[in-house]
Amino acid sequence: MTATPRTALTIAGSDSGGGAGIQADLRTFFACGVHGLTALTAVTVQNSVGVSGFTEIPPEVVTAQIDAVANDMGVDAAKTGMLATAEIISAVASAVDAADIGRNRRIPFVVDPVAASMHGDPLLRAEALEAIRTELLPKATLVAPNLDEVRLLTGIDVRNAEDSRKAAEALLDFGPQWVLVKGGHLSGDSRCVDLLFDGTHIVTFDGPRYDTPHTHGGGDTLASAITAHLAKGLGVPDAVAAGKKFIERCVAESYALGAGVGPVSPFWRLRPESVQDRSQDR
Ligand SMILES: Nc1ncnc2c1ncn2[C@@H]1O[C@H](COP(=O)(O)OP(=O)(O)O)[C@@H](O)[C@H]1O
Ligand SMILES: Cc1ncc(COP(=O)(O)O)c(N)n1
Repeated sequence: MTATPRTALTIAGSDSGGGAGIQADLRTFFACGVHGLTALTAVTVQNSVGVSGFTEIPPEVVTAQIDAVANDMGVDAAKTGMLATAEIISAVASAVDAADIGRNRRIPFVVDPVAASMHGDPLLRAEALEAIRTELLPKATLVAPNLDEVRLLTGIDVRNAEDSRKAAEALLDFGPQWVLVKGGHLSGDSRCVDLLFDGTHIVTFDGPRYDTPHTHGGGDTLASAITAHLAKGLGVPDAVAAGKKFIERCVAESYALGAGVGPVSPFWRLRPESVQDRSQDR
């Protein structure tokens, strides 16, 4: 009999351009060797230049998706991405409790507090931010905001490593077990430094900054790679280390697609000859 892989659940939105959201999560889970389960929260109309709109999935359907896979297949780790509305956030908070997902529970839970796309288009209704703070962050094993999300959640404008540490402390006050402050948006820095903190242990993940505009889906890919490694039984610092290694290769090999921002690539895990270069087509 073939081995059954561990499972990871993503609770997130669809990106029609395939670069971010549930599409990025599923291919990252696959590349990291876990079976991906999905609870879709919203359908975005999106391409490389922006998000022109989205439709939410009814909250009870989000709950039903989580219940269905948790009860039958079992979840070894879970993550959230785009949640769109306060009603969906409340539904997710109850459903993860029921499935024994969350900090101080059996199954690790990564919260990526997605608020906007990298083009600046909103993916979360403004009034839903408070629901992320009060209903989701207390349940998170790990919350992994980028610097824009840090500013929205805490009001802190991170400009250097000292600010990152202060922001991590402020985020811990909302109740997550660990905070990962991602440094990708500190564009003046020649390194890409992410800071992990649980109130006692600080770990910095210092990597090269690749000179590319094509980083669409980077945050989703990092959070999914971390979730996959948590599903495989790693502790949070080791899972983040594995996730950071994974995303570095994905950014290093990101590609242009469409007129705007191209996606980070997990194709580096495939043999080069299995991917044909589309730019040679015309
Ligand atoms: N140009 C880059 N080169 C290397 N790593 C990057 C680059 N941009 C972002 N990263 C890494 O990708 C991950 C996502 O970062 P970030 O851009 O901060 O979040 P988001 O994609 O959610 O906006 C982080 O681990 C960050 O260090
Ligand atoms: C459905 C969905 N989820 C998440 C993102 C964030 O990704 P990015 O910051 O790379 O635009 C997105 N654009 N779309």
